[in-house]
Amino acid sequence: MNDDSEDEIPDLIPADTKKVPITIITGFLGAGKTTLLNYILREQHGKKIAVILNEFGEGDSIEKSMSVGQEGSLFEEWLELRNGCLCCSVKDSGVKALENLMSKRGKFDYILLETTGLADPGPIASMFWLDEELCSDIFLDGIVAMVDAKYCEKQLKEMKSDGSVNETQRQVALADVIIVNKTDLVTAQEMDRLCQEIRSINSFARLHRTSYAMVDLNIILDINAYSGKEESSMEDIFTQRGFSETDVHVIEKSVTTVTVEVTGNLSRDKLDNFLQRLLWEKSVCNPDGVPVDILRLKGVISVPGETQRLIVQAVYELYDLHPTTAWQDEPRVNRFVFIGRNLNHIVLQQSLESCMTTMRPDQHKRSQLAVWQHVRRSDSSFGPVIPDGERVTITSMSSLIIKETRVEDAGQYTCLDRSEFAAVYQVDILMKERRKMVRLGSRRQGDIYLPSHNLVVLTTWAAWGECDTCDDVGYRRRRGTCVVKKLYAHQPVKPNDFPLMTLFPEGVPCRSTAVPVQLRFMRVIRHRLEETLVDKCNVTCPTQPPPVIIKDSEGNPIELLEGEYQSFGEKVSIPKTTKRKVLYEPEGTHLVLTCTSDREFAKEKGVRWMRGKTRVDPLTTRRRTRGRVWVDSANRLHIKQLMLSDTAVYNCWERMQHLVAIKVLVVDSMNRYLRDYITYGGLGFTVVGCLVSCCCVLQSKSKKTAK
Ligand SMILES: Nc1nc2c(ncn2[C@@H]2O[C@H](COP(=O)(O)OP(=O)(O)OP(=O)(O)O)[C@@H](O)[C@H]2O)c(=O)[nH]1
Repeated sequence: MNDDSEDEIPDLIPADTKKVPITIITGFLGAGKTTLLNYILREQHGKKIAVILNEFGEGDSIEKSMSVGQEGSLFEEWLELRNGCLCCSVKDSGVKALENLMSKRGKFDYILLETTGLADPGPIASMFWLDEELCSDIFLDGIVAMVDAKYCEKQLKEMKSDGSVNETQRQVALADVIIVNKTDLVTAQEMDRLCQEIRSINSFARLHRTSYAMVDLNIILDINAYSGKEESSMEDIFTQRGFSETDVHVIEKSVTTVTVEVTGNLSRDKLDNFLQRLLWEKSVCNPDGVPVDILRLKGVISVPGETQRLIVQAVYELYDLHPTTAWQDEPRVNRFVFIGRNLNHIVLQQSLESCMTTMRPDQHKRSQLAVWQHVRRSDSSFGPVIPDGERVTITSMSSLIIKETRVEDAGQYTCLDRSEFAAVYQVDILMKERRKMVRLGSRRQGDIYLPSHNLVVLTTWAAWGECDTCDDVGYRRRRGTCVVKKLYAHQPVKPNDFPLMTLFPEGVPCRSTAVPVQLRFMRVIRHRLEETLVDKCNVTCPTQPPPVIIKDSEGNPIELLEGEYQSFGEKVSIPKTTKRKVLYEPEGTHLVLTCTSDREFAKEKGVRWMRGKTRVDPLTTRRRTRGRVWVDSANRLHIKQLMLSDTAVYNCWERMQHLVAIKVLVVDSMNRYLRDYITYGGLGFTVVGCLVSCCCVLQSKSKKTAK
């Protein structure tokens, strides 16, 4: 080797005139370069090694730094070249990185440079005959190409869009040593076929077969592949191997990198499921419906109950997970780097978010250790829910119960179970709800598309309620709620996306305070009415009432009611009898007749109001009475501007059950006094009458005794 160059080193740094050898480790994505690097760093070779790393991608190489040299600092320096691809873009910065490294000379005596899987090693090697200054310090010892025994054949055959030589072919062609790695994944025949193929491209390189890159280090380090040759001849060697300075290597544009981060714990099951859909089934698609094609995936993840980080590695459809360094007191950020084709950041971000252990309310996991916290909508303040024992209680099974809800109860409730999200609820308190009654078949509010916001506003329908009568034409109802839903599920809502949209892909209620104000107050959303759909129905009454099983809160049967009832436990309470009321109401008032005070009942069930023997038709009455009489969504009968002719008996029925009978007597203001007069007057007459008759009876008795 030519080692007569002198460094201008100040006294502080010991002069070291010996040139430092450098080995370039190349190979396609996932071939096993890092595995080899780790293997070299672990092995006893008596060398002080500096490592230069060049990652392809958007982010820094956290997972790389995690997987290289975790067992100790056998190497002295860690240098990252964040220029995407060192080979083709910024050769200068590659030289600079090496120069920087050389300023720390003396601390190491060997350099390993790992290229990205998409790199062409040619331009990197050419630095060693083009840059004189660099050549005075460092010399290229050799190029080691790792190839993946399982996928190399496929990679060699892959066509680039511009028809040029692909990366794997370049790497194989320029290597001095080729390591066919992952022999454990192929058969002997497949291996022989691949070696033949490699030989047809590069017949002079030394070929070795390995598993997990376990190779004799004498084969790859200090090989002096270009020793005894002049620098110009090194250029010739490369030219012979098919390298040309003018032949610019272009990274395949269709291959991109996406880095995704999510904070919290990921569920192993959900992650496995996602990886299998992504890598095996190819059923994760970008917004254009094209399947995401992964060449390489690396990730650092946090899973519940695990103190160590897990590394996820995938090469095409093969993936594995293994533990690495421990988490300290830091947020658990899961970080993934995807390299492949047809990648979409939002799709991958949402897919990983859906792997989080946070559960939706319907997946609520209960634990005695759970803590409820509340983020108020009003001031975004966040704090624990403190049960007051009356209105707000937390049960022994950690269920949160809020009675008589108030506006300030609105907001987000999270249940934390050992610092892990067990449930998230968004609670909205709706003060007033305007509902529109519509008949099935009549014109309804259509879906409104807002492509500039990536939203659609529509009505979602609850199940039909029961028919309000039987053996007769009746009505049934279903409630419609206005919701906003993403138009394209994998794209964000504009101008601001909100996380509930991901948790509830079926849509979020328009009135929910979780919907950002800019969207909620848009005309089309604000003015859209809630709806109640009414339809005619005709069901036959059951001839024999079906048996009724009364259950306790745990679901255990207490009693069976059938003809004669059979008791299993406590006695059943007697069903409520029909309520009867008499109302005297002055003319002109707004009368509201309530059928039942049970709000839940009122929402779900349809009731039938009868005026005497005539049904109050919920659809036509309002029109016929010009808006004076109607039945609202809570089953209440409204009579506005009460008239004398409204005097009648109003009955409320739920199917066969007569719930309420209200006798309404409408009186005018004078009659009101008259009514009092009649009532009290009548009472007076009765009292006087009784007295008179008592006197008469006593008188006749005394006459009889006198006789
Ligand atoms: N089955 C098997 N897996 C291997 C072998 N060598 C490496 N791997 C695995 O292959 C995956 C990729 O290995 P790396 O060493 O990170 O590959 P790389 O070439 O550095 O990958 P990039 O940094 O993406 O270019 C990891 O999950 C390794 O554990 C092997 O011989 N057999």
